[in-house]
Amino acid sequence: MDQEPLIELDGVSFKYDREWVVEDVDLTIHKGQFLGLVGPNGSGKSTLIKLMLGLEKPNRGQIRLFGKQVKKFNRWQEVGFVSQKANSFNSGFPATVYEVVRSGLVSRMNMFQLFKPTHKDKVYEALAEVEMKEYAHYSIGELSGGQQQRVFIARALVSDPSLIILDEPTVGVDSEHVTAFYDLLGKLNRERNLTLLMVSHDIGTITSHATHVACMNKSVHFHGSTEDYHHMDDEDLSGIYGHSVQQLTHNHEVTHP
Ligand SMILES: Nc1ncnc2c1ncn2[C@@H]1O[C@H](COP(=O)(O)OP(=O)(O)OP(=O)(O)O)[C@@H](O)[C@H]1O
Repeated sequence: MDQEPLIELDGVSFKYDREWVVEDVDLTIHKGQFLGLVGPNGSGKSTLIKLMLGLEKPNRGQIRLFGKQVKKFNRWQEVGFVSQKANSFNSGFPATVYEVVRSGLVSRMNMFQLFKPTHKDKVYEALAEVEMKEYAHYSIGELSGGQQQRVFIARALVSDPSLIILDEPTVGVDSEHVTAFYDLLGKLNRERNLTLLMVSHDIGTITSHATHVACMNKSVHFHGSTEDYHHMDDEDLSGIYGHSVQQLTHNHEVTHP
């Protein structure tokens, strides 16, 4: 039986100006899934994430988070977000890794509450989960792109979310650390039953780690298990994307497995 739906989009369409950038999207993500959202440049993936997070409002359709209309949703501590721009601190940035992770607790505390000793344990637990505990007192800017993204995962984990949304988090991460990063996400999904939604250009890697895939080009052209995705041939895939898979991976140096 399907687990509880955490994100539900029904007939969602959106335009910034005159042109639709998201068209009639139906998509449900159930608890425990690791969904890879793939599609060509400009196909509306980041916009779809903004709609899910309530940062843009759909022109048509409904979005529910944890069963609630997104505009009425208030359990934001349940939802972590890691963006592609997170890993852009230079070496002079003054915050330590510990402080960055601790800042993930602020949204669940009231303004006048002080950090408690239990919060310290939570920060170290989150850092241990991403194997970065020994870096707690480093400046965030001293770390590599891949290490910084692990810290941002820890920042998202510290408020015990049920869902983490990641928008191309491996941009700027060395290729040799990308696999380890995906392995970490796979482990969090399996061992913590953490639901993950990740936008990725790296079709080969995402489809070998995620449980489900959604292929988007304004609309969602395929949504199913990664197993079903792997059973498709090149012709099916061209049909899904509306053009060749080579075009999809253009500029991103990835290939279909
Ligand atoms: N703030 C904005 N105002 C106007 N148009 C926008 C805005 N943000 C994005 N767009 C346009 O909306 C379309 C979808 O963009 P979006 O960033 O959602 O796609 P994407 O699939 O995430 O792309 P990429 O893979 O290149 O990051 C594009 O044509 C883009 O130029």
